[in-house]
Amino acid sequence: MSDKIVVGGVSVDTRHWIGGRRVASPGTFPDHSPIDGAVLGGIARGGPAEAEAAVAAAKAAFPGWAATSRAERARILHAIADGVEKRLEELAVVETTDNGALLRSHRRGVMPRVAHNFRFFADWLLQLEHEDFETRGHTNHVSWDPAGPCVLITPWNAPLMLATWKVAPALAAGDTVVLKPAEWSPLTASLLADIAAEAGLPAGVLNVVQGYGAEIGDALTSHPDVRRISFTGSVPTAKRIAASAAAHLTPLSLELGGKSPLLVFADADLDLAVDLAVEQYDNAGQVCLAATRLLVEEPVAEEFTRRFVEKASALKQGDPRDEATDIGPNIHPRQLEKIDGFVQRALASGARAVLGGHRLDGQYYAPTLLTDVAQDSEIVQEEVFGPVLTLQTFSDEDEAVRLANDTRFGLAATLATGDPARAERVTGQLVAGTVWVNCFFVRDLQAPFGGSRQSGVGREGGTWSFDFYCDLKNTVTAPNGWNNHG
Ligand SMILES: NC(=O)C1=CN([C@@H]2O[C@H](COP(=O)(O)OP(=O)(O)OC[C@H]3O[C@@H](n4cnc5c(N)ncnc54)[C@H](O)[C@@H]3O)[C@@H](O)[C@H]2O)C=CC1
Ligand SMILES: O=C(O)/C=C/C=C(\O)C(=O)O
Repeated sequence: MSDKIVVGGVSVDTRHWIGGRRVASPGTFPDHSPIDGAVLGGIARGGPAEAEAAVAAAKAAFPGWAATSRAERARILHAIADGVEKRLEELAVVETTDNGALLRSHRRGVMPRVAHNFRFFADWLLQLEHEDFETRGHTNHVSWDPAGPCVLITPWNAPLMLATWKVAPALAAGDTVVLKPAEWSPLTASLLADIAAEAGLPAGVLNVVQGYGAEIGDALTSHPDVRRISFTGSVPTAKRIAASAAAHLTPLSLELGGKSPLLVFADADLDLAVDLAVEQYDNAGQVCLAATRLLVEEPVAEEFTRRFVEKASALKQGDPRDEATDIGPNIHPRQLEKIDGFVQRALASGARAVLGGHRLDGQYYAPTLLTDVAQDSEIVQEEVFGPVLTLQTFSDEDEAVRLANDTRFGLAATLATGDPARAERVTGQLVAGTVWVNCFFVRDLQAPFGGSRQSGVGREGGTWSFDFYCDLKNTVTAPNGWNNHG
């Protein structure tokens, strides 16, 4: 079988990238396109041996990369960004074919963001410093020392964007990386390995291993030479990873699921509120930050619902390569079954579908809005990760906050209100890593990103990323360089 497949005219290597060379495995796993279910090819099926080889390569490359000057690391990261921009169209086409998200989004938003991830963390590295301060005449100097090999495990909903949002700060920090992309969307990580090598990243600094999480994951996350693990994905997998990392107390950054609320107050601009709500179907609902619980103040609930259904019904669902498409397929038949399971169980227990509520031909799910849902029901409490929203009403601010906070998650929350004082009051009471007021998904890499409760552990972004990927050190120097016990 060939080691390369051609996807949308782009040649992609299906093997691992370890220590600066391509490495095959005895077995492969099939990679399907969600667009039509076609098998794109067989991908190297890594296990403990490949995990061991990749961590060994990352460990061997670490001293050299850690000793590389900040300026040179930043230069190479910018060269990787150049490579991403040069191959932007190829990356967009391959990603859409592999995970089914919209080609127009990949072209205009996602892949430019991939390049930006590298540029941002390269530039942030160059200005990263803490002002020295004095203690009884002694100088305190804080430094961010490279930590070592990092294992980065990433999901399929925004594969290259979420991978590079970890890879870029880890490399900038002077760490070496073993990246394990999701088995449902393995291809762009392989292209990234090519781009990084072409940009001059030394062998072993970035390694990419492919495979099923259950087969290769534990060998990566329990490895004694791994100094950091960053994971984006589901809560059950995060718990397995945390248990495995406990063997060596390896520090973890976890970005997990959500069941975020959109609170619509009666004083809101209702058209804006409807736009924000309909936006939650983006990426066929496969977005961790999605505000999947619409909480609407009673006096405007009926009108909101009418306008929402009208607008959402006009969304065009279909081939994600078509410029006019708004909603593409869901990632995998198993994900589709999971989505439909949630919806059918909700309907069976009394929910009402005012929109959708069923599968469509192929790997598509009708945008769905469920009402008459109980706060403690599965559909309100569990992450569906599909184009499924629920709508509940509230009678006052206290009830809105109570409903908003009443899940085990705390990733994000969105408010629609025309009253700035209310926005401030309510925001102060919400449990969420990010709160958007009269907007959604406005993201700046300078900001801390992550979730509270079971939506995650830790924050990444700006200096928070360097805090995670580095060993922070404070050096205290005596006055005139001599010891002073003072
Ligand atoms: N927060 C987010 O952005 C995401 C949330 N999810 C949630 O998770 C649900 C299930 O999706 P899955 O693909 O099953 O997510 P998952 O959490 O199992 O997969 C994410 C990544 O973890 C890896 N993985 C799986 N088991 C592992 C293990 N034992 N050790 C190390 N790595 C392992 C996978 O190979 C993949 O790369 C979705 O329906 C959604 O609710 C899924 C993807 C992203
Ligand atoms: O913008 C970011 O940095 C993070 C975005 C997260 C997602 O798209 C997701 O996990 O769904």
